[in-house]
Amino acid sequence: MANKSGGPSVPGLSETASTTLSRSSTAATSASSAAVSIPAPSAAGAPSEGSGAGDPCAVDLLDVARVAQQVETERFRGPGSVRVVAPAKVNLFLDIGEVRSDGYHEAVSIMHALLLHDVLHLRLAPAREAGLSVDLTCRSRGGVAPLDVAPEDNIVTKAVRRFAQALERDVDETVAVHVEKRIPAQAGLGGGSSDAAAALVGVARLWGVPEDDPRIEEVARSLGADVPFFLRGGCACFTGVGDVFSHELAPSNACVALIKPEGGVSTSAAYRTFDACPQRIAPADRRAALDARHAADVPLRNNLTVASEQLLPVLAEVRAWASGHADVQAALMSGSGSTVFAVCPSFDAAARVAAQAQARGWWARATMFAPVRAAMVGAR
Ligand SMILES: C[C@@](CO)(OP(=O)(O)O)[C@H](O)COP(=O)(O)OP(=O)(O)OC[C@H]1O[C@@H](n2ccc(N)nc2=O)[C@H](O)[C@@H]1O
Ligand SMILES: Nc1ncnc2c1ncn2[C@@H]1O[C@H](COP(=O)(O)OP(=O)(O)O)[C@@H](O)[C@H]1O
Repeated sequence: MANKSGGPSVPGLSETASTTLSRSSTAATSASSAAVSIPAPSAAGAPSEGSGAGDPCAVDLLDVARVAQQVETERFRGPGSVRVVAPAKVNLFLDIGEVRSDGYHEAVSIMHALLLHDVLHLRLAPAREAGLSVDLTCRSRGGVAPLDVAPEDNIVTKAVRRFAQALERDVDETVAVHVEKRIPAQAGLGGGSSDAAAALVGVARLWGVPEDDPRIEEVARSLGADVPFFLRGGCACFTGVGDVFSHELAPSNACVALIKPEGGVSTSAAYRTFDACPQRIAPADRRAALDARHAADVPLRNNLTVASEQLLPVLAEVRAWASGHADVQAALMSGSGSTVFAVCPSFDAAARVAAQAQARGWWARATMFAPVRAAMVGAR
């Protein structure tokens, strides 16, 4: 049952932390963010995400998809290319407050990065026209719906363009970017924000801008409230409108099932709905969240839950299902939804929860909290 701020009534992460952390360490050897509907590997090789057990066509289609994928990333091979990971996040604690004069809301947001991530490939290419061109392609993977956003509107393109402006860069050039999307959009997992941070990290390297150049963070903040978090990653508390770093928390290595029903929640719609009926978080919970110095001590609360569940009622069903699952220690909606994250005692337990959620027709993944950020993974 939900309390007023949408927090779980099952024991919180803090109350189950020692069991969670010790048990999950063995599970960490499993693949990161592994899909859970994976059938046993066939003799021909291990089919991965999305292949159907018992369907003889599935492996062939996967092979075709792999070839297509290599073609897409082939042009990013070589010393002039960079690869950047863009991790997902969940909000362990989200306390939305008053609306400011600019329309944004005050927020205390404690976010934790996850192993689940998008990958950005970037390289410089010859100029196509005067000034900067951004040549962006995007491919969804792992059962994630294709991103319905024009390349010019993609936040990655905006990040590259805005960073060039901030640097007053006046060069005729093309920045080629390919985004492998494994994080669903409008999911409260910060996929777009993380891609934007990763684009800044990648293009800064291509343009020879040092990682600690303050313009990177300034541009990040201008792109969205959540973007600065991904430059830092791990577990961190942000205030302001969720964009001002307050302090770090020691990260958790607990395992998590992510469960998302069909349909997303628009962040701005969630905030508008919240304004019509604001929920408040108990002062004692807010104090405990602000005092926490370890992710495991943060009370799991989110006062956008009621608003998002009004916009997408099936979310309440997902949250109730996850909260009542025997393998789940605590469950909470992340951000403005539409993902519910369920903290589990082991990776196997998270995989079981995710498999059962998939059987209900929901997108689901088993993953882990991780001390990761938007970061280069080296040139190929
Ligand atoms: C709710 C949260 C929780 O982490 O994340 P998501 O669920 O979107 O991942 C964040 O507050 C979302 O941050 P982000 O996704 O970067 O939002 P932005 O692009 O900056 O803003 C989108 C819209 O949300 C509203 N907004 C956002 C942040 C905030 N503190 N107050 C707001 O009112 C504004 O209407 C804004 O136009
Ligand atoms: N690279 C991108 N990845 C995801 N969404 C993007 C991207 N670029 C633009 N968008 C837009 O941003 C919206 C919010 O996406 P996202 O950040 O993934 O969700 P959330 O804010 O719920 O975490 C999407 O619905 C989409 O229209």
